Amino acid sequence: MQYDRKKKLSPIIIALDYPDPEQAICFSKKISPQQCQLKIGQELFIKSGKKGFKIFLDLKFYDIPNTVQKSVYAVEKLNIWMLSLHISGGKNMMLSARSALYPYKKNVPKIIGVTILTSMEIVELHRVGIYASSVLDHVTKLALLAKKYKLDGVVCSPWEAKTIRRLIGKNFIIVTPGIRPKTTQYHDQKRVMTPREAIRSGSDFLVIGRPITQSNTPYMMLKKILSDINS
Ligand SMILES: O=C(O)c1cc(=O)[nH]c(=O)n1[C@@H]1O[C@H](COP(=O)(O)O)[C@@H](O)[C@H]1O
Repeated sequence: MQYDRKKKLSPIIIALDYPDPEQAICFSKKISPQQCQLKIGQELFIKSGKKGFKIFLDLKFYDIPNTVQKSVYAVEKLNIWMLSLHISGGKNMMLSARSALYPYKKNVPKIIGVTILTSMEIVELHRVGIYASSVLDHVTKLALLAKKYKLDGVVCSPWEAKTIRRLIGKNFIIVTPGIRPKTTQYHDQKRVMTPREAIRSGSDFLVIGRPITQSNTPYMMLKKILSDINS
């Protein structure tokens, strides 16, 4: 783990992918900001920050530079910790997102670029017209662009974390979904690793949704994951 050692943030980001805000609020009341950060996606855009959690607002911006700039400027006011956009939106979109934060000096949200979704494999990339030689190759290219155009880090699968860390170094946040503890289902995820392996591969933060939120004992599952990582 490279990011924010001093602040001692938990490496876990729980994806609060509940359709019902009440369920999300109920769940968040039983866990603590010392255990994890929370990711709020398109399904559930609520302000859980009030309870003291750092919020990763995962709206994956992908639009023309002017629109993304205005969106980033608007969400900055929500006091979030991290936000996401698609690196494939291009150079000017990434620079515009960064420029929206120039007026702010303190507690500026981290801008994280999505590379290739963890649900995709090489055949799917080819199907959508991206003829890369491998997923790793394409993810790496996107990560280098993210660094060049002033993003704070990337979302990628844990399979690519080691290579990105080696190429880009410590000062770059690597967030990895596609996390599956042993014996849990993969669902729609393809490029997966266990929490322990993902941390050892260089991930700073693991985004974990269903293995925790759909477990019969979500709080026990979160505790077990944290203890496996730290053992
Ligand atoms: O940007 C993301 O957070 C994301 C990127 C990606 O490549 N893969 C991915 O699964 N995610 C998100 O990470 C979470 C993973 O959830 P689970 O598969 O339930 O653990 C979901 O909220 C996804 O939207």
